[in-house]
Amino acid sequence: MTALTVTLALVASVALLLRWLRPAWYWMSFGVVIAVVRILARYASVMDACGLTVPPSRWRLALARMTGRPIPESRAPRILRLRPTRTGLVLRVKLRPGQDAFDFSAASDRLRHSFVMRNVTAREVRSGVVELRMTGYDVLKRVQMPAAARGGVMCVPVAMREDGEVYYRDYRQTPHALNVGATQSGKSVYQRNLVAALATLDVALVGIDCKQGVELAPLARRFTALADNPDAAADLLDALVEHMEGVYQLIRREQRLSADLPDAEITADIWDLPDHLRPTPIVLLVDEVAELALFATKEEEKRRDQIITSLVRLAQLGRAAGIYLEICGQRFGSELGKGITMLRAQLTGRTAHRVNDETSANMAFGDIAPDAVLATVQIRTDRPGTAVAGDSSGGWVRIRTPHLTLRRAVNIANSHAHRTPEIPALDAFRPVLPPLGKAAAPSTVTAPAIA
Ligand SMILES: Nc1ncnc2c1ncn2[C@@H]1O[C@H](COP(=O)(O)OP(=O)(O)OP(=O)(O)O)[C@@H](O)[C@H]1O
Repeated sequence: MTALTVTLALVASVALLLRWLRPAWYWMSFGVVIAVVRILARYASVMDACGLTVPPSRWRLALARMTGRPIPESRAPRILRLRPTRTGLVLRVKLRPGQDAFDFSAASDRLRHSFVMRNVTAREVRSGVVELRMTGYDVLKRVQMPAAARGGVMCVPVAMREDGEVYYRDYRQTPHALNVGATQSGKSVYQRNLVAALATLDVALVGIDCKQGVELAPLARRFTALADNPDAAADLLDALVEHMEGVYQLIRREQRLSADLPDAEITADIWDLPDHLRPTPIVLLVDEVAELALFATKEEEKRRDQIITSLVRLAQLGRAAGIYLEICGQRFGSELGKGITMLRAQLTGRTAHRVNDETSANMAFGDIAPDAVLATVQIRTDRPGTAVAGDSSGGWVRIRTPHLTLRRAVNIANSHAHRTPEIPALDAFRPVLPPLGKAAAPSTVTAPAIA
């Protein structure tokens, strides 16, 4: 008896310690079992308390009266599946007549604390079936991406969503994006995660980093072109626009060839071109965009207009030519001058890290997802890397990137340096690379000399 008590006390202490220090391990070992038992035991009463039951139908009532049986109780939606995941549980239920997915979304907060889960989100997966995704612990506290997180063609995993899913940046679905946030909010780490993920794909990375290249230059071995000051940026953008026009001519030529063949597909963008003709897709990363929009002299104003015009053209026409924009800055509003709101309208992917005021949050979401504005101003200062991500569909989600150090990002970029494609139109902007040193680095990876 004493041995059993000691064992139970030991197990309970281990569980408590794990819960405190390693919530993910706690969830996988103890939490998932406790949560499944709790949900199954409380299901009917919680659904009733949350107003998610329906009264018995008339014929069941009539049958009960006729046979003298007790009046049937209200019925909860039928459980179709309860599946444990790495971070929580997925509960699928079949709706009763008269219910809809919105009832469950509206009750998600009540469900969260009734089932003692960290977060609950609801969505309709098919007509009459709702999926409740629940997380068992705060998955954004210490972000660990699942090893199995794999993207696809121009689709890369960058962060963890608050519902425990991986957040992907899908360039073919949302070609251009804006990433805003106050200083020290985690924008550069977000961009670093993007570069590290994109480095593994057959894609050309082009960077504009007017902070003298401090963010992107260390990753230069994986960059096809880099500009670290506004003059170089203006020329690089001109060259990109010229490259884009060349790709359009190629698409046009292919269209003419296929137009006379009745069964041939008509090429609409680079993804319709045959593999051997398809130009390498390009992701243009712009760090601290305000540096490109500021001017003090007439000459600088001319350069600024030239830069913004090129960015607007790339944002308007780049998608079909396989050119995708990723623009990052502390603020991105009309105070940056003419053309900015026009450019912003083309950047339909939005990510907002912590901001200092509601106006900045409005710059990210005011025009596409007003609900996300409040979520953005509520981001805590002690959680750098947390952001709200949304798109033009009006949906949004809280995300947090893994804390990828510059050292690790450089190692990843270097180990994929052989994938860096050459694009003739951008030859003049190829980064000048220092010779590889014998700096301390993992055996398979060579570190650049960071000046
Ligand atoms: N996902 C994360 N997890 C933990 N710490 C993070 C995360 N993202 C950023 N940080 C930390 O927050 C700090 C600021 O990050 P970062 O440099 O990315 O911010 P920033 O918005 O680019 O700032 P600035 O505009 O001043 O360059 C850094 O110390 C970084 O290590």
